[in-house]
Parts: sequence; C-alpha cells; structure tokens
Amino acid sequence: MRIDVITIFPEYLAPLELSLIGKARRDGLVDLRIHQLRDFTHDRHRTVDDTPLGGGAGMVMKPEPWAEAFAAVLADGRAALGEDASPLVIFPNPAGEPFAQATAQDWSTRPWLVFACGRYEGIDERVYEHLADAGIEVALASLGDYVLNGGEVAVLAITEAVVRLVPGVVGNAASLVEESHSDGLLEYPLYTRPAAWTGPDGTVREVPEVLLSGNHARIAAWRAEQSLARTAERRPDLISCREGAQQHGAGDAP
Ligand SMILES: Nc1cc(-c2cccs2)n[nH]1
Repeated sequence: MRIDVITIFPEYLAPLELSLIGKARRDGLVDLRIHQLRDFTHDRHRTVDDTPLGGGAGMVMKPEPWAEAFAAVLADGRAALGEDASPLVIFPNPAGEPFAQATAQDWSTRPWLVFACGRYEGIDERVYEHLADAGIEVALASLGDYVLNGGEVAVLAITEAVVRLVPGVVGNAASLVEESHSDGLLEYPLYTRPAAWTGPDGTVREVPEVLLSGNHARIAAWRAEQSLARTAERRPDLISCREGAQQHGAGDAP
C-alpha cells in the first residue's frame, strides 16, 4: 500500500515512523510519503491561504498550491504504481462522513491512499471539484462531531486504523478478529493473571470463574453475552444498526 500525505506541518506526522506503522514501512508493507504543501507555492512567503471571498472570519486554503501538489503526487505515484493507478484522496473534515471500522476495513484493501490535511477554515471548494473532474475518487472523513485545528491528527488516527488491518502488519491476525467494532459490537471485558487481585485498598477482586473453567463453549457464550450487554449499555445505536442489517438480510446469500 502506498500512502501520500500533503500537509503544511510534516512534523505532525512524525509518529508514523514509530511502532507498528514504522515497522510496516521498514518491512516494505507500506510506502508512506509526506509532502510539504508550501513546496508548491512560488512567492517569498510560501503563501497557502487567503481571506474568504464573500467575507467571514479566518482564512481559506488557496486552490493553486493544492492543484500543484496533487499533480506532483499523482505523477510520482503513477511512476511507481503504473500510469493507470489512481488513488483514493481523503480529506479529513468535520463535515465528512463518519470514519468507522468498516471504512478502515475498506480502505485497508486500497493500493493507494492520498491524505490532504486542511487547516484554517478549510480548503477552497474548487479543489474538490478539480479532483472529481479529473476522475479522482474523493472522500471526506470525519473522526467525530468535534472540530480539530487541522487534518493531521485525523490522518494519524485513520492511518493507524487502516494500516493495522493490512495483512502482515499485525503479527497475530487473530487479534484483529475479536476487537471492539470488528463484529459490530464492543469487545467483552478482558482479564489476565492474577486470578485474585488484592488492590492497593486491600479489596480482593476475582476473575469471573467461567474464564478459569477451561470450558471453551461456556467462555465463548459468556463473552458473546458480555459484548451484547456492554454494547446495549454504552452504544445502543450499534445494536439498532445491527438489527437493521440483519432484518434486511445483510450478508445473506444474494
Ligand atoms: N472530525 C474532524 C475533522 C476535523 C478537521 C479536519 C481538518 C481540519 S479540522 N475536525 N474534526
């Protein structure tokens, strides 16, 4: 998988050199490149923004640097992946579609992702139109109903959620199966040794006995029940989504 990130704060993406993602890059599973948007300006101040036409507070990112940056990234990617290669261009944006585990699953199968990190009040609308008119697939992704100062933090989160699903990145693929949201539910409670823990306050807390029973069928049933109960309590919206999907035969034979 190739990933390009266009940003005015490349240093924000430094964490992508660490840990799992860093190892995936070193192992050649992910080819990740960071591009400084200001490198595609031509004035002394390397200007990327201007005041909003029609008035209003703040600044808007100018279309020219973005168009030049996309042209360069597309050319570079096609030189590496083939002239027919075409990326999914992702703009983190509070007005975007909610990014969820299903999105991460889908995007983890794509050969090429390009992330565009907006700042200020946002990016000139004509940039999105320019890409769409060029036949480039564009997605606006929201991490949640809150506003960040820029797309970089969202790119860190999305990249981690996506890349960890790329085959070979996580050592034990089985650990990806029983996670929160992997089956549309929240994960069951987890325990490890000691079976009886005496906390700092002297309280002894024991692990549910079923987990010590060695009866794998009972353990699986208990975990399924815990997942459902925990989801119903904390995220009832996920339950109704799941019931809706089941009523409409999602996953049934066509
Ligand atoms: N979910 C979400 C995305 C964002 C931003 C993306 C780019 C600038 S602000 N805020 N909140």
